Parts: sequence; structure tokens; C-alpha cells
Amino acid sequence: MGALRTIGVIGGGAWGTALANAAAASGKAVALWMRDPEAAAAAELSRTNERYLPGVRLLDAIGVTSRPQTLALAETVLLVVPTQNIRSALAGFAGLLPPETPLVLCAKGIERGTNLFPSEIVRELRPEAPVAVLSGPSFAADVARGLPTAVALASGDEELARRLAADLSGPALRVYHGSDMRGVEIGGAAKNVLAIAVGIVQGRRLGESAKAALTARGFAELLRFAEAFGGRPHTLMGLSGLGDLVLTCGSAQSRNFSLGLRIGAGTPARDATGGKLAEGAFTADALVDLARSRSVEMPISEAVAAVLAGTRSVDEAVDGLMARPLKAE
Ligand SMILES: NC(=O)c1ccc[n+]([C@@H]2O[C@H](COP(=O)([O-])OP(=O)(O)OC[C@H]3O[C@@H](n4cnc5c(N)ncnc54)[C@H](O)[C@@H]3O)[C@@H](O)[C@H]2O)c1
Ligand SMILES: O=P(O)(O)OC[C@H](O)CO
Repeated sequence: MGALRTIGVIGGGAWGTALANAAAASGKAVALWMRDPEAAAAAELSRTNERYLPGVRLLDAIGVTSRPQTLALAETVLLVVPTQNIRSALAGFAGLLPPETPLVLCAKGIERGTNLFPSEIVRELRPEAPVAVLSGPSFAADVARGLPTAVALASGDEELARRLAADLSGPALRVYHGSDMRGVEIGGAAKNVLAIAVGIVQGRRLGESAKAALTARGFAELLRFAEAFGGRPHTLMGLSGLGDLVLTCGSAQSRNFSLGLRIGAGTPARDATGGKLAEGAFTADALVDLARSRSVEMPISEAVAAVLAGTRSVDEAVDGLMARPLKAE
């Protein structure tokens, strides 16, 4: 197969819109699908997505649509809806996407109830589709504006990963390829939970030293989890693991970190999202559940899950972490 001609994007939120702009900047024709016909028509006309990505102009090569059929001819489809909505979003495309169309999964999370990663959900729904995952340190607003960014793309089919990475790379987006899909998915899902923890520490004004300690110990639990669930340490040291952890734990631009900030400052967890998606809040329970199932110690993620559920106060969570037995590093 030669260079890609058309990219389809399922999901017109912040990340879908940003990736549509990045693909257009790399010379592709892009069909950006939004489920809401009015929002799609407004975006097509105004060339903006004011609700999810205000102030960013959609590049000319993007056509915005609410007709799923428009994506039937796309050579590659990026799936860019939150993890909890992957099933319902794909249901709208049943029978429309050819079985051989590669799907690039761009969500970072674990499905509640099933404890499945995005690639496992999609395997259930479209077992025949070639699948890759894309993740790494990348704020939608940065990517949409063409600021320099690097991400990882992995597929069990390494040749497919290599081709998609080349096709999706552009003037400001470098896409590194690999074959460790599970490692990339683990990094993206876990860093959101850990960023909530670091946000809480900042919101509680516990100091910069505590933030660094929590980020580093969070990375240690991420590595333990990856080892138990088939992710390669090398992957977790890269963009989709350490890279994204550092970005998300260090910036109020992150919705997960900001959720933690508000909780740390005293807002009850249920009121603290600010109306924005924070994938870590949905993933925390599933991550902890999976970790327990293989006896992986994840005290920071456990603490986040308990604070979100309201079963532990922030102070109890901090005290609990500080009182853990001392051990070798
Ligand atoms: N925003 C970022 O900077 C960023 C960067 C990298 C990865 N991500 C990941 O991308 C995923 C999506 O995040 P986002 O920032 O675009 O979220 P968002 O809240 O900005 O947008 C979510 C979009 O998904 C759509 N959607 C929800 N349920 C749907 C359904 N059932 N069918 C069709 N569409 C549906 C919504 O209408 C909305 O357009 C998340 O997993 C997030 O972690 C986001
Ligand atoms: O705003 P967040 O916390 O969802 O983070 C966005 C991206 O995942 C950062 O890489």
C-alpha cells in the first residue's frame, strides 16, 4: 500500500480535532466525524471547534461530517473517543468500515466493568481489523497549533506500525513506532491516575519535593504493573510511559492534574472535574482491580481510587502513604 490518502477521525473532541489538524498538516485529506449533526455543521461552516478546542482554526483539508458513511472510504481511521465510549461509538460504524481498514486507537484508559484496554475492546468488536495504539506526551491544544510534539504508535504488526507512523508524522508531529501495544496502553492509562495524585499534592500545598517523590514512586508502580501485564520496561521508559507521566504530572494544562488540584484544595471529588473529561477518574478503579488480581502493589493508585470514591480523605491518603513500611529502592 502506498502513502495514505484519506484519514477518518471518529470523535470531534479536543484530541480528535487536534489529530485531524495534524493529519491535514501532513498533507492528508481528513474526514472528521462528530456524532452531533448540529455541531458538525457548525464546525464545517465556522472552521472551528469552539466547544472542545477554542481558538484553533481547522485546516482546509478537513471536512467535518456527522455521516458515518463518509468514513467508509478512509484508508485509516483514528478512534478518538473516551475509553468508556469506545463500544457505543464503534456500534455506529458497524458494517460501514471495511474489515481491512486499520484502526488507530487514541484513547488512554481502561474500560470500567470489563477492565479491558482499548485494543482488547476493539478486538471483541472488530476481531478482523488491523489495530494500532497511539499515545504519548501531547496536549491537544499544542498539537492543534502545530507546536513540536512526539508520540508513540504501536501495533502487533510492526510493519503496519512503521507505515502508520510515517504516514501520520508531519512537520510538527513525530510519531515513533513500535510493537508493544500493551506497554503503550498501560502508560497512557496509568499516568492519568498518577497525575490526579500529583495534582492533589499540589492542591494541598505539600511542596515541590513531594510532587517529585510521588511522580517517581508512581513511575515505580507503573513499571511493576507493566511487568505483570505484559508491557515492556523499555516502552515504559519512553514517550508513552515516562514522557507522558512527566507531562501530565507537571502541568495544570492537564485535566487529570487539574482534577487533583481541585480535590487537594478541598473541592469534593464528585464536583471537581470542572465539566471536563478526566480519564483517570474512570480508570482508577479498573487499574487497581487489575493490579490486585495479580498482587501488584500500587499504593498511590489505590489512594487515588479511594479519594475519588470518598472512602478516604486526602489527609488519610497522604498519612497512609507516609506510614508505609520503609523498603529498598
Ligand atoms: N485532549 C488531549 O490533550 C488528549 C491528548 C491525548 C490523548 N487524549 C485522549 O483522547 C481521548 C479523548 O479525549 P478528548 O480530549 O478528545 O475528550 P473530549 O472530552 O474533548 O471529547 C470527547 C469527544 O468524544 C465524543 N464522544 C463521546 N462519546 C461518544 C460516542 N459514544 N460516540 C461518538 N462520540 C462520542 C464527544 O462528543 C466528544 O466530541 C481520551 O482517552 C483522552 O485521554 C486526549
Ligand atoms: O488533559 P489530560 O490530563 O487528559 O492529558 C492530555 C494528554 O493525555 C497528555 O498527554
